[in-house]
Amino acid sequence: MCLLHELLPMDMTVGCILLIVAAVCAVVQVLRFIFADADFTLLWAASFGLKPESTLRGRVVWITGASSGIGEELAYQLAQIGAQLVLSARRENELERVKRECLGRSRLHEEDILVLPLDLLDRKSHEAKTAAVFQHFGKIDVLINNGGRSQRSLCLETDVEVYEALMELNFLGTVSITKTVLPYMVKRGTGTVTSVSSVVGIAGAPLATGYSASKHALQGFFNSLRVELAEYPGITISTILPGPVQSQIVQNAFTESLHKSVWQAGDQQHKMATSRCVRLILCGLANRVKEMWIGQQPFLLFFYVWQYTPTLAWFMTGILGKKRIQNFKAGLDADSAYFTKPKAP
Ligand SMILES: NC(=O)c1ccc[n+]([C@@H]2O[C@H](COP(=O)([O-])OP(=O)(O)OC[C@H]3O[C@@H](n4cnc5c(N)ncnc54)[C@H](O)[C@@H]3O)[C@@H](O)[C@H]2O)c1
Repeated sequence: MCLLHELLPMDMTVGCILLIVAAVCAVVQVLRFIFADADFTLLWAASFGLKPESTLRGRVVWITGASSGIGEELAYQLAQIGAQLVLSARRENELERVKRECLGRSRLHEEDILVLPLDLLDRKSHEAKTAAVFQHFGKIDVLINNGGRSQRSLCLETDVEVYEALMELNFLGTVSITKTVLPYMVKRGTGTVTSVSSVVGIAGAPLATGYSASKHALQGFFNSLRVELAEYPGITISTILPGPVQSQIVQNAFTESLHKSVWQAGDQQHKMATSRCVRLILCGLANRVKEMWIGQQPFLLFFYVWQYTPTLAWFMTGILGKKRIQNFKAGLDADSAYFTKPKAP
């Protein structure tokens, strides 16, 4: 009896310690997820889901915008996994460079990678380009609509032709390629069309009124298409919403007039590593995740705020947006200058 009395508090102490450890572990996990660099579903897929190495090996993947940035890195990681590739962008020499690098980093053979120069703006050519892929590989398993351009200009100073060009490229170019590939996928009853949208496809950003609008258009198009294709369970329509990622996007951005380029891109080091972004994309593809939010903190957290507490988001946008415009007008890098003090050019 005496022994029992002594044991009982002991049991309770052990129980309490175990409970505290479990609670701390749970809090750590929750914080890990909150401060992680992707939405919960994608993180779950990346941690516990199917691996891209098992689901994408041997698949035919067509990447647009494969000559730099996210598209180029997609090519490298997919080559290492063993996917067969179609590399498209406008500059053939750049695509050949990416192909050589893919071959050097993987066990793929020359015929496993098709270099297919393509201008997203030349919509009349898209049928023939799609036919060329079928002629080479006989099928397309995954289409990655990645090609696109951003914008760095204030609406009041921007020619309407720039808005037209952004919609032609980011929206209509993507819709056009998708429409040429989709009938084949529907006929086969299987396939994936994934499109690199952006977090500004659901939120807004100063200096990117046209870019944001073109990505909003993509979101609307693909979210509606997904439902239209519900009777084809083998077809996956997914959108990828990255925050800032290291690439050539700022150098290549539209400005206030069509023929003027961005004069200074600024340091991109504060942005998410391209390799991490692409790994998450591939995990999402492997697990058929329909919408992938990818971004470093505090960007991702800001977009959660945008989604769930718009009033607070508008308050924050007022502060951050003003800073972005001030930086831009002062000739500083608009992005990095949120959190750092960039040197004046
Ligand atoms: N990097 C980021 O911070 C970021 C964030 C969100 C979304 N995105 C999106 O990711 C995608 C890839 O951009 P990135 O960041 O790698 O930039 P990037 O400029 O490095 O790459 C863009 C690619 O698109 C191609 N492209 C441009 N115009 C084209 C045309 N007319 N026809 C065919 N190809 C064309 C380019 O040649 C290049 O290969 C884009 O859709 C972009 O909007 C990028």
